[in-house]
Parts: sequence; structure tokens; C-alpha cells
Amino acid sequence: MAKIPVLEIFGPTIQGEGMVIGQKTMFVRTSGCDYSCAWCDSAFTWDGSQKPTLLTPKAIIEELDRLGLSRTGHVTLSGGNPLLHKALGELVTLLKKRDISLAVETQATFWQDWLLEIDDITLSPKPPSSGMTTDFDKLDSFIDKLGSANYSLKIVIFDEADYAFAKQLYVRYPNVPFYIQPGNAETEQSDERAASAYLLERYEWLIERATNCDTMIHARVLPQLHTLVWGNRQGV
Ligand SMILES: C[S@@+](CC[C@H](N)C(=O)[O-])C[C@H]1O[C@@H](n2cnc3c(N)ncnc32)[C@H](O)[C@@H]1O
Ligand SMILES: Nc1nc2[nH]cc(C(=O)O)c2c(=O)[nH]1
Ligand code: SF4
Ligand SMILES: [Mg+2]
Repeated sequence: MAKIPVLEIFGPTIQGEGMVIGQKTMFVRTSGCDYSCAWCDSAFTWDGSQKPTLLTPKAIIEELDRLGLSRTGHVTLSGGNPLLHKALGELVTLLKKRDISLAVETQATFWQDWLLEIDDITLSPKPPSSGMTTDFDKLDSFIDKLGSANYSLKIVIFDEADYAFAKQLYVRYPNVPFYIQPGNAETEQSDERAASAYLLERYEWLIERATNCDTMIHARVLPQLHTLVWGNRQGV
């Protein structure tokens, strides 16, 4: 079995963002990213500060079982960019055989065929504040390939330029469920209460902005729920 560079495996917790927010889930976070967003809250997956462990899909499942997979029945694959890893396909197949449902978080820059086995796919193209540039042609073909899969768009918003980027996507993909979430510019804040007070303020700002918007009519405005509860803690 091919090995996968894994940065962390954790849970049971709740999915804190997007289309299945509140769902009980386990997380498998792979290492490595083709992006380097200025504000990445998981930069430890790609900046060399934490070292991955190479694990077979079987070893990943053993760890998920030990932590309490049976209490969630759901696994979220995140990173880094989990789509960099072809070998995750074997993990997906094994988990599906056990009737475990799966979600993926990705910026939608790389394709793997195993994506079509995933139950909930979150695509998160990056706004200008990230310093990354979205290739819209590439994104179009990525979305084309998803066909009838269950996917949504989730855009992080820090400022007006990001808001304009989100509107552009909303208009380009009118039939895709659309989520916006406030950006966290204070990922180094270690005081959990201070972090959640700040994040609530950012959430209120985004609600205010979105409710005064006549373009993104059906967009859903969500916070990162886990950060409201646990601040910037890793592994939750
Ligand atoms: C750490 S990323 C990993 C998956 C993938 N690389 C991606 O960006 O979609 C998971 C989610 O966290 C979001 N995110 C990362 N840093 C954030 C921040 N500082 N504030 C709000 N959301 C953030 C990303 O946009 C993405 O939706
Ligand atoms: N609870 C929880 N929900 C999340 N949703 C997306 C996350 C991610 O980092 O991909 C994440 C995370 O790290 N924790
Ligand atoms: S794409 Fe995702 S993991 Fe990669 S740097 Fe950006 S937010 Fe972080
Ligand atoms: Mg996260």
C-alpha cells in the first residue's frame, strides 16, 4: 500500500465550516500545499514547522478507529491540499467499504479521480488577500469534471476586494451552493476568549456586508464554528 504524508489525525469533533457544519466527524490532515496563502490557519502543513508521518491507508484507519471513528461515521480529508495525494484513493475505498461517509476540503487546483467517491466536497478558491491567483479556466474544468457530485463553494472574506471576488464566483457558478466565511487575521492569538470575541466581530461585519448585498442573494454566511469554541487550537 502506498504511504501518505499525514500531518495530523484528530476527532471526534464537529465540522466547523461550510456545507455540513455541525456534523460529527474525524479529520485526516495531509501535509503539503501547492498554495501558500498569506493567512493560512494551517501553515504548519507546508511551512516546515511540523513534520508529517508517512502512513498507509490501513494505519490511518487504525488510528481513526482508536480515536473513535465508530462514534462519528464520517471522515473529513483536509490539509494542505489533500488532492495532491493520489494514494488517498485507497483510504477512500476502504472507508466507503465500511459505510463511512467522507468530506474533502480543497482549493480546487489539482484533480484526483477518487474525488468522485466523496460525499461532501468543499471548493475554496482563494481571494486576493491570500496573495494567490485563481485560474478561472482551470476552476471551470474542475467543476465540469465534478458533474453530479455533491459540492459547494466556500469563500473566505477579509475585505472589500475579497467580497468582490466572492461576488464574481457567485455570478459565474449560479447553481452551486455558496458559502462565505470571515477571514481570521489573528491565527497567532492563543487566548481562546480573545480569539472568539475577535472572530464574532468579524462574523458580524460579514453578516452586515452580506445582508446589504443585492448580488449574493442565496449565499450563506457562516463563521468557523470550531474557532468560536476553541480559538486557534490545533487538532480540534
Ligand atoms: C486550511 S484549508 C485546507 C484545505 C485547502 N487547502 C483549502 O484551502 O481549501 C481549510 C479551510 O480553511 C480556510 N482557511 C484557512 N485559513 C483561514 C483563515 N485565516 N481564516 C478563515 N478561513 C481560513 C481555507 O480557505 C479552507 O476553506
Ligand atoms: N472542526 C474543524 N472544522 C474544520 N473545517 C475545515 C477545517 C480545515 O482545517 O480544513 C476544520 C478544522 O480544522 N476543524
Ligand atoms: S490553500 Fe489551504 S492549506 Fe494551502 S495555504 Fe491556502 S488555506 Fe492553507
Ligand atoms: Mg482549519
